[in-house]
Amino acid sequence: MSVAILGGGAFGTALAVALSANGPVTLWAREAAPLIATRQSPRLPGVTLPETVTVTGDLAQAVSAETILLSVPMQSLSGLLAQIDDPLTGKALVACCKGIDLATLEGPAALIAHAKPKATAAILTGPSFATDIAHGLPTALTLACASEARGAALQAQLSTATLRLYRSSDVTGAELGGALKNVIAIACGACIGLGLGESARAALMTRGFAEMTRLATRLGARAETLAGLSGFGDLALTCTSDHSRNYRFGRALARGETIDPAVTVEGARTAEAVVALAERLGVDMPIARAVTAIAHDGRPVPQAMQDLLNRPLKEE
Ligand SMILES: NC(=O)C1=CN([C@@H]2O[C@H](COP(=O)(O)OP(=O)(O)OC[C@H]3O[C@@H](n4cnc5c(N)ncnc54)[C@H](O)[C@@H]3O)[C@@H](O)[C@H]2O)C=CC1
Ligand SMILES: O=C(CO)COP(=O)(O)O
Repeated sequence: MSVAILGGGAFGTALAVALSANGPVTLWAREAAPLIATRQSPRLPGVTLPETVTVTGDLAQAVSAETILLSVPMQSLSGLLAQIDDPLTGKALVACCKGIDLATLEGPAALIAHAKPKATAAILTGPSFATDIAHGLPTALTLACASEARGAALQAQLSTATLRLYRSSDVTGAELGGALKNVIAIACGACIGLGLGESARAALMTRGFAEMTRLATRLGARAETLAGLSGFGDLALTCTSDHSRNYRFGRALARGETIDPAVTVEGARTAEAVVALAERLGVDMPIARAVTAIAHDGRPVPQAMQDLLNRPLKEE
């Protein structure tokens, strides 16, 4: 089965390198010319694409593959799907983006189902920095697909000697775990940036996990999915690592540092979407509210952290 990856940023490039171990891979990028010329993405410096990766700027050619990985930022996913004229009948569309679409408050699987109803949607998510995958370091991810048979086929196709995929049929749980952990990672970065300490960060991670589980299960996810790679696993990685852009964003906000708007920070928009979704569903998401306040409403970080501490005492 042929594989194409749409999106020539850090993650698309890393996946192309890793999956080329299994056979030829097509990598489509919006700005393909420099990638074709240098075989390197500026988003993933120092990683050169192997010869078995064909880089193209021709979207129609790329989507002729049977399995198509979607590796663009979440807020670009619906636009990218709209650009593809082909109904992609029978193909597997594997979303690798982590977030919630702000316009529709939907995750990637629903966007795919609306745009390409004759395709099968799947999610590839879990704790993994692009640089680790590209350098062949061991990584374990969740491959979620509502169809057990299709999920098993994708699991086999997309696993490599160093990229170990676990299968799940809980698409909602897998995609929400990946989306929501980015919001909590911003809060953890802010906590460390303010100098509040590692104990406070552990508290934020734990209460953040409760918040993630509350919203996800309300939307039909299984709690055990949130406890797996796509939820707890990715939360642990992203909330504690300087490699995380979401964590660094929160830390920079707290320190009053300049923010580079070109860097992909999925949790910022996702926090807004989460707050809107939580209000609609009547689910309490105080950490997501705090992140929206500091990222979009100009609330000073110390006050937003104080708001969290000032909430009424409650049972765990
Ligand atoms: N970088 C990482 O370590 C990981 C990233 N992810 C997820 O992968 C997704 C993509 O992230 P990265 O590759 O890291 O971001 P990135 O910022 O490195 O690259 C994003 C790429 O998407 C392209 N792009 C943006 N809008 C587009 C559009 N409308 N059409 C075509 N191309 C478009 C940009 O030109 C850029 O090349 C995100 O949802 C992220 O959460 C998931 C796991 C790990
Ligand atoms: O999703 C990731 C790790 O699993 C990457 O995190 P950042 O987007 O915060 O860099």
